[in-house]
Amino acid sequence: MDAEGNTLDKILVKGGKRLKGSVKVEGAKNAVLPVIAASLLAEEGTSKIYDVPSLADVFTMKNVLTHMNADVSYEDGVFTADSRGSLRTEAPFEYVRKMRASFLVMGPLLARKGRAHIALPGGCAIGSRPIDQHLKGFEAMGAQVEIGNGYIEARVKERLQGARIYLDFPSVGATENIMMAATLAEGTTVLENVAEEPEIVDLANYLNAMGAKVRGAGTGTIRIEGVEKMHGAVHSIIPDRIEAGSFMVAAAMTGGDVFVEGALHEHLRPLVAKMREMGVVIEEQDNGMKVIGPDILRPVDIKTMPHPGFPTDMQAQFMALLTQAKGTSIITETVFENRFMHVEEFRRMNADVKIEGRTAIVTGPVRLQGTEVSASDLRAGAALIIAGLVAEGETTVTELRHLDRGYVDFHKKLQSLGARVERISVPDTEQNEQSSADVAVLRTANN
Ligand SMILES: CC(=O)N[C@H]1[C@@H](OP(=O)(O)OP(=O)(O)OC[C@H]2O[C@@H](n3ccc(=O)[nH]c3=O)[C@H](O)[C@@H]2O)O[C@H](CO)[C@@H](O)[C@@H]1O
Ligand SMILES: C=C(OP(=O)(O)O)C(=O)O
Repeated sequence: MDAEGNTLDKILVKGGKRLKGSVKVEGAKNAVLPVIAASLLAEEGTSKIYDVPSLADVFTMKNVLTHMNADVSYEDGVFTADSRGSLRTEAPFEYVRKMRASFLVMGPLLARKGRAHIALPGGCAIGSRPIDQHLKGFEAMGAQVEIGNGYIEARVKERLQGARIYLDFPSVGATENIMMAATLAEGTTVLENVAEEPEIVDLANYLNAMGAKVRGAGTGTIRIEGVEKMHGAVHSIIPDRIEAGSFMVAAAMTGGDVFVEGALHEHLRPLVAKMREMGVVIEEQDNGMKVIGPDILRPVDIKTMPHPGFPTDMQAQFMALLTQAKGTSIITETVFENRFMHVEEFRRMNADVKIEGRTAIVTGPVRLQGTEVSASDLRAGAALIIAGLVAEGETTVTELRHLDRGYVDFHKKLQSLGARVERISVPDTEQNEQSSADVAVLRTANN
């Protein structure tokens, strides 16, 4: 892997094994990233965050905080952050480009330092992903926001002011960023039409442990009474519902019998409901769910929606499952404008999927065929590996830098369930040679 997280590694999957056994999920990527950003709000004490997964995104967030002069460390799943020193207020493009969640430092910096200079996040493989709702919130709280030369400069004269803010769409990132900014604002902020994802609740719990006064997280309205100061706190991250869901789909897909430890029913209701409609047996147990795949899967329609609707981050993996259902299923993607990049790759594996605007029509069951496929984004990577579990022959999945952002040892966990999956690691020296060769080819082509 190079400094950018790029890797020439590949995952090879030989299909045909039923998954069996037990697998444990990590702390949630989408909870830990805002929590680490929030640690910048502490003027006193240190924070100790447990159950932090060893993901590329966590290392990127760690680098962002180090760049800001926070004293951070990460070892054995525990992230420690000391933000008492004088903080820098800039986040350059090199971080934001790698991971959009770097933009979540804007709220804490504005609240604590009255200034933030952050690179504009670009679009990505799943859509254009604007940040207008974040900025609308900061402006309503009295910040002056200017955009120029690819950066956002936000300043507030003295202190942010509590405000009533209605989001046009329940954006997860905007809810988190504005909620963090409001913790140190003067007066009360009422945030309406906010995201209700479990990760929002986790962030609010951490903020409250730091001395904030946040009420209503997990509902459509959040009230934040501003406080003068916040301090470090101890917090454990919730289990990753998307990683859990990915293993649940893999189990169902292979007709397997798998206990997914850390799969919480209250976080996974839409997925569980849809899998049960398909005929999958799901038993709730203490601290996890057991998933038993049936011989015949029934087709279902899904529509991705903000929580508690069906999560867009499970759409690609669920599409893999639907290729094995008997009949026609319809997937409507309402959250992101361009989240069907995996479809072409599924088709290369012989899947029968047609796209009509924001809808994908999946007809099954088909015998998937192994071939070389490339992951366009994080969940596409997981979905293609899962598809490989039932494909005839060998599937090779490339562009693993996306997968590494969100899954810890995905191939090893699948191996432990009996799957024939291996990761071919390309040594760093060869990666460098390969990149130099690519540059040489490019230069020749350009000359
Ligand atoms: C790190 C993290 O937690 N990532 C998750 C988070 O991303 P993220 O926080 O970026 O997602 P949002 O909920 O903000 O985005 C949802 C939709 O709202 C739009 N939008 C968002 C903000 C804004 O200011 N204006 C605007 O139009 C986006 O373009 C998108 O179409 O929630 C998504 C939706 O559940 C998940 O897929 C991501 O895995
Ligand atoms: C889209 C995702 O993440 P991010 O917002 O970090 O790109 C995801 O986790 O599927």
